[in-house]
Amino acid sequence: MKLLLRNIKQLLQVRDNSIDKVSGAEMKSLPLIENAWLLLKDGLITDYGPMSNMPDYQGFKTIDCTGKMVLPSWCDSHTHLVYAGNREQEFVDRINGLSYQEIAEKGGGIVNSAKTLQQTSEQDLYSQSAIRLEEILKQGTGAIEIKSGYGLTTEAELKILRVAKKLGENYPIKIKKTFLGAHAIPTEFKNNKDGYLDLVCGEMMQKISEEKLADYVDIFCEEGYFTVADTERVLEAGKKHGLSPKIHVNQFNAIGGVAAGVKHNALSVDHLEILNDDDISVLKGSNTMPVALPSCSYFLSIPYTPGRKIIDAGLPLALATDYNPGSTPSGNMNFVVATACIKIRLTPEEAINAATINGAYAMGLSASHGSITKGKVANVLITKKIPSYGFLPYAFGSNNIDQVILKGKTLE
Ligand SMILES: N=CN[C@@H](CCC(=O)O)C(=O)O
Ligand SMILES: [Zn+2]
Repeated sequence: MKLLLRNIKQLLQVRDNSIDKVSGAEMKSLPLIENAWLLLKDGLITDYGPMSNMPDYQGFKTIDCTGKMVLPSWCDSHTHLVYAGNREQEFVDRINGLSYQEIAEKGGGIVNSAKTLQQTSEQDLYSQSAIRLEEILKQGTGAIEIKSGYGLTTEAELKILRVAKKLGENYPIKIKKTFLGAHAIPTEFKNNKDGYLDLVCGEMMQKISEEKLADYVDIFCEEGYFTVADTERVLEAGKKHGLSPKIHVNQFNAIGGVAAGVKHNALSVDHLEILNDDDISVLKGSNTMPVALPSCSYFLSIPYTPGRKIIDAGLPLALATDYNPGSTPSGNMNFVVATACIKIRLTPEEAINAATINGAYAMGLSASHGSITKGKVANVLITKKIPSYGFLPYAFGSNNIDQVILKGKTLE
């Protein structure tokens, strides 16, 4: 299967030499080729260049991209896409004055979603999640991480990860899976958090590693959920089961979770809405990717991750959706990129780097995704006719995507 894209107004995020991530001031640069062509063969990016140098390709299926931009598909490194039901009542409760924490204390929040999911069959959970996945494919996401964490029993946590695995087998998107058993303390363990962590680090991890259902381990390190000591315990247990850490930290309070993540060589530390100077210092010199989730800040009306400060400190930054029923019922990476520009003050170049190559890094996928590089997976977006790539975040409410190509095939 060969596909030739020609007359591309600008081919964006072209990296001749594969890089794993971009940091600090480098994030301001988005390498591109004007008036370009791109050849996709057998699901991979095979070659590209300016139209003036295009070889005389014959007999290939061709897409004319006059006036349109082409860029790598979005890499969404933080989602909880496999969940059951929704929580719009809590949304209304918040409008009427209750806080996210007050709702959780009243039995809403994560444990509410877990109750629903436990009563949902695997088939039904698959169908509900597939609808969301199909929507985000059309919105240009080509690689995604999906977490468990809305099960909170061994059976239900396994159910989520099996559904995530099946979605990866049935759709042309790369899915990385994360075990987030330590997402909340289930009602049955209300006064026995350690007992629940015994289950998470024991039976749950055992079964997950036997069935090879996860790549990463995660925990919600936050006041009222899990402490830094709990976090260290879960990350150490995960390591024994071959799961590297990617963790939820500093969403509402800075309690030292970032340092714990770095100490355990976490691939990413996510949320970071409340970030102090010590957290920034500890990230310097580490391999840990800070991940901002601006749609979550938007939806909950909480502070935005200080991404500007993170990048200005010379660090990398990735952007992801956090797609979940409680804090972010949206998996739209276009909105994330726009909101990062509008609210976090990232430039379009920084936001596109954060949502492609750095997102790929935060899933351990930068060797295969996140840039236009020979040999990488042929996952690209073709925009509508737009005046410049800055128009993508600028026209934040419009659908600027014309076509999506995943694994070298046009999405129908
Ligand atoms: N903060 C923890 N977990 C999810 C939201 C959970 C929920 O409210 O259902 C998040 O990443 O925002
Ligand atoms: Zn999350």
